[in-house]
Amino acid sequence: MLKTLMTSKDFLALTLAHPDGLAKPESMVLGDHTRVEIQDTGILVFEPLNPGNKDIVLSSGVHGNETAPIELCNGLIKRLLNQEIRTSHRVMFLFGNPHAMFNGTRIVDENLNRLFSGEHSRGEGLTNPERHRAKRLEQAVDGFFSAEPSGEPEPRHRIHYDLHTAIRGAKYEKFAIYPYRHGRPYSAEQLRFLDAAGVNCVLFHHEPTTTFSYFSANGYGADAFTIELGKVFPMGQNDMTRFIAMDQMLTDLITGKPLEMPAYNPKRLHLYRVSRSIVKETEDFEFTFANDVENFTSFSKGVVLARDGGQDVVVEESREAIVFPNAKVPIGQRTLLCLVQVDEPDVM
Ligand SMILES: O=C(O)CCC(=O)N[C@@H](CCC(=O)O)C(=O)O
Ligand SMILES: [Zn+2]
Repeated sequence: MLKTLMTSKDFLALTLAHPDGLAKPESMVLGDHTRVEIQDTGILVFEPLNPGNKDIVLSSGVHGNETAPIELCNGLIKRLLNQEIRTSHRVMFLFGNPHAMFNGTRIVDENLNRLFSGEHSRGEGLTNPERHRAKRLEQAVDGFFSAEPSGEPEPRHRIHYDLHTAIRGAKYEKFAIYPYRHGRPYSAEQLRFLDAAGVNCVLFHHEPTTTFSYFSANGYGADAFTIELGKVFPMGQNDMTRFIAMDQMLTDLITGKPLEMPAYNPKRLHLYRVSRSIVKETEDFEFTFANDVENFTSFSKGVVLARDGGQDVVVEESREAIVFPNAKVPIGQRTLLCLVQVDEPDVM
């Protein structure tokens, strides 16, 4: 497997050729400086023989049709394998849902990004590719973050950027979701990193979720985010020039180059707190606004956003913005997030 990878330098092609999983992990040392290990299908770790203090997870393809982040990560992997760049820190690349990536679909049976923090094993007897994969990804992240590498002493800095693209267009092309912090302040340094990477809009989650980024943030104290890099396009149809800043920041982060970031200035950013998560209650759920209404469009108090059976979903604050409306989710799942703009978040 590794031999094929070292010839092609194409981890995406290798993953799509073996979406079912690998019999056993394989590893080798690259150029006398970096251990490379394929742990399973879509799970690849680069570990310098003398690693720096950061443990970095870069995941993409948790939704199989969100192709731009997959292409971005595959490009970084190619440059590492070619030794065009050399990582200073431990980095784990994850292609989240190889079966859905192969099919070019968001999911196979179930939304993988609702199955973390053990959700994959709730519900008796339920099994499908996503439940299996969520468990495998949790094991991989647990092993990666729990390792005690030689080299830099503690404390280690754990980072997880879970890269996505959104179904519809948005007022702000790139935005991040900051998982619920249980009252802890937000990291100004991370907001600066995101800003420098072209992500100038951040949503602060109001409650625990079963997403991948919350799993790493809550379980491992990682600086973890779901990052939306634009709108979904089929593989090969992404304008990769739109990701130059993100590519540069990720390259600088893993190679240990000093990060060029603007000073912390919340006025430069579009910041929102999640005011409500609307859960679909009936099969008759429908939005009142059109499919081309962009994420972050805001509505005034009293406007009916959706109808769910006999119940109206009405704007409760003086203004609420909407993000991720999706009427096609199963009953019991989030169908919309409502947002309220904030000026000065509590940062450290
Ligand atoms: O555009 C959409 O409707 C969905 C885009 C997407 O996959 N978003 C993530 C956000 C996860 C989070 O809340 O942290 C998702 O829905 O899983
Ligand atoms: Zn997604």
